[in-house]
Amino acid sequence: MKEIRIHIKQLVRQIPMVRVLLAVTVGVGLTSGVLLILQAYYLARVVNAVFLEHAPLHQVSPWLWILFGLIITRGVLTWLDQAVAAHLAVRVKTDLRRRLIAHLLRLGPVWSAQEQRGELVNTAMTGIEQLESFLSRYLPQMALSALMPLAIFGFVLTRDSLTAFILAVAAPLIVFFMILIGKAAESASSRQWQQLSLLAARFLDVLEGLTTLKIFGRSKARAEWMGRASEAYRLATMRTLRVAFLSSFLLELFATLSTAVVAVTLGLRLVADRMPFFTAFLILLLTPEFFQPLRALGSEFHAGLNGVTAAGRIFEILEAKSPGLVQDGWKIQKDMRVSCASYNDIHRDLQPKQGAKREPWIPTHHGSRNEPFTIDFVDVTFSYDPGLPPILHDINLTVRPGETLALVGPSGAGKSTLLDLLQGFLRPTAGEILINGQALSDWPIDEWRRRMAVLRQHTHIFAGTVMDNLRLARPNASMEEVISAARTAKAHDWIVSLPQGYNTPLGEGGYGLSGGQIQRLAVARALLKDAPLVLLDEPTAHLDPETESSMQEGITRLLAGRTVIVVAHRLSTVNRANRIIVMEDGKIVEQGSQSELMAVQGMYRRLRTAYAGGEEA
Ligand SMILES: Nc1ncnc2c1ncn2[C@@H]1O[C@H](COP(=O)(O)OP(=O)(O)OP(=O)(O)O)[C@@H](O)[C@H]1O
Repeated sequence: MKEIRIHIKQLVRQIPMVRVLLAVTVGVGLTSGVLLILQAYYLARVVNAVFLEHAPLHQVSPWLWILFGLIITRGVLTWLDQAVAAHLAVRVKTDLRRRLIAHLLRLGPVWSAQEQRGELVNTAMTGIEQLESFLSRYLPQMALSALMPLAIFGFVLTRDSLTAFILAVAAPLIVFFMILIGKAAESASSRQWQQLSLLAARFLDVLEGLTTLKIFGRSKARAEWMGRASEAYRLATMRTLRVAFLSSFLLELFATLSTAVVAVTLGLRLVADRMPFFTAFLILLLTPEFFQPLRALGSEFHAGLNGVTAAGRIFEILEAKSPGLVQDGWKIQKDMRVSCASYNDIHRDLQPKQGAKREPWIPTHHGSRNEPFTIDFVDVTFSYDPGLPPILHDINLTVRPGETLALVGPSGAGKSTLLDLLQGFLRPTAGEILINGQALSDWPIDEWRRRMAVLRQHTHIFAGTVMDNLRLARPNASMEEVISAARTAKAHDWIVSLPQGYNTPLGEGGYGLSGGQIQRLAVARALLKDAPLVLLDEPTAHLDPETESSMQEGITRLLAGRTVIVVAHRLSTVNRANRIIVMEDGKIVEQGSQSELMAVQGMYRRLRTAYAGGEEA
C-alpha cells in the first residue's frame, strides 16, 4: 500500500495529466455518492408512500420523475467517469512510454548494455500496458472507495447512530485486512513481474543466440531452460491470483456479514416499533452501497497491483542517471513509434520542434562544424564503478587537427573505453576532455557527436530500406549524394542489383547481408556524414583480405583530411598513423612515431612482433 502511494505521487509528479484524472474521478465520485443517497431517499419515500400510506399515483409521480432523473444522471456520470478515465489513462500511458523511450535513448548504449534488453522491452511494452488498467480502473475505484462510503456514512450518521456505529467498526476492519493482504500481494506481484521480465530477457537472448545454440547443439537444453522460466512465471502468477482471490473473498465475507448485522438490527427495531419504516428501508438500501466500492476495489486489486509493480520499474528507469553526457533541453516531440518501419521517423522525432528553444544550454563559441579542433585528454581517469579500480588512469593526450592516431595495446587495455569517453557515452571519473580548450561536458553533446563518424567492427543495420539506413547519417542528403557515397564505398553496384535497389527493405540487424556488404554500407554512411573527426574500431578486422582491400579506397577517402583515431589491430592500419599511442592496463605506456617506438625495446616492439607473427600466420 505504501508502494501504491509512492507510485501515485511519482505519477502525479512526472505526468500532470494524472492530477486531472484524479480530480475528475474524485469529482464524479463525490457527485455520484450524493446522487446515490438522493436516489435511495426518493425510492424509500415512494415505497413508504405507496405501500404504507396507500398514496395515489399522482401524489408520488413527481418523486418517480426525480428518481428517474437521478438514475439516468448517475448512469451518465458513471459512463462519463469511465470514458474520461480510460481516455486520460491512454494519454498518460502514451506520454509515459514516450518519456521512457526518450530516457532510454538518453541513457545511452553503455547503460543499456549493462541491462537485460528483454526486460527493458517488457517494461516499455507490457509494463506500460499494465499501468493503463491501474490508472483507468484501479485508481478511480480507489478514489471511489474512499469517498462513497464516507458520504453514505455521513448521511447514515444523521439518521441512525447504531447503524453508523456498525459501519464505523466494519469499514476499518475491512481496510485493515486489505492492508494486510496488500502487503503479501505486493511481494507476490513483484515476484510475478520479475519472472515475466526474466522470461522476456531469456527469450530475446535465445533468439539472438540461436545460431550459436544450433552450432553447439544446445537449443533443446535452452528450450528446457526457457520452460523452467515459464513454469516459474506460472507459479508466480498463481500465487498472485491466490492472494487476489483471498482478498476478494474476505471483502465479500465482511461486507455481507456487516450488511446482515445492519439488516437484523434494523428489522428488530422495526418489529419493536422503535424505528419508522421509511428510515429503516432507506438505511437498508444504503448499506450495501456503503460496501460496494470496497468490493469493486477487491476485484480490481490484481490489475492494480500489476500496474503498481510495473510503475516501480518504470520509475526506476526514469530516475536512472546516464553514465555519459546527455543533451539537455531536447525533447522527443511526438509519440515514439517504436515499430516504425523507417528509422528516419525516429531521427525526425529527435529533432527539436521548429522554433523550439534549446534550453537551458547557452553555448560559448563552438565554431562551425568543419572548423579544426584540438582534443585534449587532461589527467583523465575512469572507473565503471566507484568501488572498482579505474579502467583508465591519468590519461594525458593531445590529438591535433588532421592527425591520424593509432591506439594499440593488448585486449582490455582500455582502448574502446577511451573512444566511449570521447563520444560522451561515458564521463571521466576525474580529469577532463577538452575540445579547443573547452570542457566536453560543457558542449551540447549532440553538437559534438555531429562532428564525428564512427566505424566499428560490427555495424547495426536497422529494419528499413537501404536508403533509410544510409540517410541515417544525413536525413536530408540528396539522392546524388547518397549514390556518390555508396559508389565510393563500393556499395552502389550491389545495391542496384538488389530487387528494389535503394528501396530494398533490409531485415533487422542487416539480415540477408554479408559482413562485407554491411561494412560497405557503414563506410557509405560515414562518408555521407562528412564529419571532421573519424573514430575507427577496425571495421574490416573480421573481413577476408579480398573484401578488405576492395574497401580500402572508400576508407582512404573517408579518412583523407580528417582527424582520425583508430583502434589498430593490424599492421597496415598502424603503418598509416602519424602517431601511435600504446596502452596497457589503462595507461599510456608509450607514444611516438613508428620509428621512434621501434627504436626502443618496449611494449610496441613486442606487440608489433606478435602482430607480424599473427598476420603472417
Ligand atoms: N560496462 C563495463 N563494466 C565494467 N567493466 C567494463 C565494462 N566494459 C569494459 N569493461 C572493462 O574495461 C576494461 C577495458 O575494456 P576495453 O573494452 O576498453 O578494452 P580494449 O582495449 O578496447 O579491449 P579489446 O581490444 O579487447 O576490445 C576491460 O577490463 C573490461 O573488462
